Amino acid sequence: LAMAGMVGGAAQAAPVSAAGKSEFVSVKKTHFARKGKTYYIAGANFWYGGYLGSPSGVGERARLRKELDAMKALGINNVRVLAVSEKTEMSSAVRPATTNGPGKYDEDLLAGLDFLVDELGKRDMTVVLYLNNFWQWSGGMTQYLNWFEGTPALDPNVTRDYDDYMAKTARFYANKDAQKEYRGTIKKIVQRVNTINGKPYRDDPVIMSWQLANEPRPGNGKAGDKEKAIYTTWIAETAQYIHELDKNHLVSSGSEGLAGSAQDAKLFMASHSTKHIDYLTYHLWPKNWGWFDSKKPVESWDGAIAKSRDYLNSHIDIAKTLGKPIVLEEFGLDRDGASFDIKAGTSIRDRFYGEIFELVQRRAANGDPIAGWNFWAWGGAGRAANADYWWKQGNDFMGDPPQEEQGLYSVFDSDASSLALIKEHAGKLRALQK
Ligand SMILES: O=C1NC[C@H](CO)[C@@H](O)[C@@H]1O
Repeated sequence: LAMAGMVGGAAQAAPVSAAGKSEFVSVKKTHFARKGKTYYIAGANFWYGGYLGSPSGVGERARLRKELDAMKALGINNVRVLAVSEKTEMSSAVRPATTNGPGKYDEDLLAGLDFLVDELGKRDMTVVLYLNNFWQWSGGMTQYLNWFEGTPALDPNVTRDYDDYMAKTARFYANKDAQKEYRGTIKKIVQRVNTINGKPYRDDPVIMSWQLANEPRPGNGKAGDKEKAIYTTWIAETAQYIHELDKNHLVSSGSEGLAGSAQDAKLFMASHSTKHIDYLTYHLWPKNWGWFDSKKPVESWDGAIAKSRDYLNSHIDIAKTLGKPIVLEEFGLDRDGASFDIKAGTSIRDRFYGEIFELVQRRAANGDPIAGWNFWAWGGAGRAANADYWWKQGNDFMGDPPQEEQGLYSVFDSDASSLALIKEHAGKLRALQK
């Protein structure tokens, strides 16, 4: 049996297709393989997919099915989803949370994840599940420190001091109590049995990869050797722990690349050369990183796209050096005029998406280790509810988590030109699968 694995003595037979090729996404040198073919990711970020699947409360199962059908129709084959959130007092975090306190889980929200995974299986789609967050919008590492250090969970949207936030949040990696709780949660999710279809997650090829966290960083831009060493050890040991629990699935870090590695290429390479990390990830945020000024698009476009191309290409070259696939699993740009209004145009964003898609397609067609993309993020039928565009509990979920204006980076079901572009390029990537 392909991919047979032993966990706790019981043989875990990996499901195989009639052709005897593993259903699980695997890594073959610098490419993904699935069902006997190379596999490219034409994906969407859909952080709230599990929330929509919940049987009660925030759940909207009819909407979830509609969103997945819409994505499938565009040729989207993968979604990247938040699997775990922590209840927190930080104002710009999602409510409710899958974890209400150490070891206290919201079974309804976790059943939402079950429903999402089952619905994805019906559509032959795969999912990357991230198990923590460096940022505040789902509680994340800062909330663990509030639980186990007793330090206040300070929302950087309130303090406006992201440098201080990042330096403090990185204390998570070396906090033994926080790590014990985090590993307990990892075990709870990885060894979960789907309450909708009875399948153990470990044996479900719908799951493509477990991801340590969303955008884990070693600290802020001034992180020193000690922080970098702690971060590197944390990635390797946590990834190894997940592989010990689950012999079938890939493990990735959720890193942004150099932007999430204190701009230190050596750190990005050293922290991802461990055999326990199966593929590399990176993210591209020209506006967030100050490369693009959406209020001065003409003046800032050339510089932004040049830096973006360099960022895209240099990380593919790092992947070549490390001999692993790499996925551009987040990228985005705001609407024309830096508007959050769904009626605002998306001409600049469409041009940016087109540049990304074409560069990735070119390098992938050339056999380089770029394995696809996930745009940030699927807004679908979600609509902003408030004049100030900020999210309040009970409002629609959409691509923008609660720490950002609702409409900032979301691709809505009414953004016809963006959806057409996504469909065109998803098809081109799919054509490479042989
Ligand atoms: O993971 C992330 N990366 C960038 C997104 C847009 O700013 C942000 O919402 C999210 O925290």
